[in-house]
Amino acid sequence: MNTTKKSSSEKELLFSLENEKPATERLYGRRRGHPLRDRQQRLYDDYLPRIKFPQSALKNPKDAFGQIPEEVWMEVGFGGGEHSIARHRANPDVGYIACEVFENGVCSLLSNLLDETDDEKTAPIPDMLRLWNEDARILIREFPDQSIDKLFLMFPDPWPKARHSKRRFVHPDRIPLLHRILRPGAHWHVASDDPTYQEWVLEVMGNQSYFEKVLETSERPSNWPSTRYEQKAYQAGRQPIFWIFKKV
Ligand SMILES: C[S@@+](CC[C@H](N)C(=O)[O-])C[C@H]1O[C@@H](n2cnc3c(N)ncnc32)[C@H](O)[C@@H]1O
Repeated sequence: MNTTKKSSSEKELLFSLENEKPATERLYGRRRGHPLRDRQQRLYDDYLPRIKFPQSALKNPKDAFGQIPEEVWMEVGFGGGEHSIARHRANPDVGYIACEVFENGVCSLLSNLLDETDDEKTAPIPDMLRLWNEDARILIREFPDQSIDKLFLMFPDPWPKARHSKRRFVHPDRIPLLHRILRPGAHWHVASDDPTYQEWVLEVMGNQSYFEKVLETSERPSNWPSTRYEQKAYQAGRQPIFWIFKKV
């Protein structure tokens, strides 16, 4: 079964953006891991399209939700979705856009929303959570100015080799784009356990004036949900760093 069916307008958007991509905008990570099991496939085919962030809301992300949210928050690369689900459940008035390209990760998050016995075609979808199973940078380029109230980047792929630095999400070219979509004073949460990436974050963020650092700590703030990669870091003996950057 084709798990990446797309409408023709979606293909057009992705294609037109693909052709314009500079090196920092190409997607390098894996989109697929183990073949999807039957339930995962049903979640992907039948539930995902119902909860997917709609292209009709690209110019006003608040339109994506079942109710008009007070704020819109966005997470890039949610992995298994632990952080997205915890944030969404703790903040019922916030519209949460959770982005992840890895199909197995998308299914992990979806499987947390439904009971095994629920029918993927008819089970209700949460009003205030939407998934984007494409490159998050498409949304970042399309969203209007100041339309996002908080951004999360938890344990991004580190791409530790210097020659791969253009693949890193934190990149000098991306900072003005993030600044544009965030509202003034918005917080951007970043965490990384990779020493090269940690140095890189400090270097990139130290050489720009779009954001100011308001937090840097090796202890996860108690109101930040943990993630799978954070746990993997501790098991491997790596010390994460957690930052908040505030849009100036
Ligand atoms: C190292 S994992 C961390 C996952 C999760 N945040 C955690 O802490 O457990 C990084 C994730 O980001 C996803 N990712 C990388 N670039 C992305 C992009 N441009 N848009 C959406 N997801 C992306 C990858 O597929 C991968 O699952």
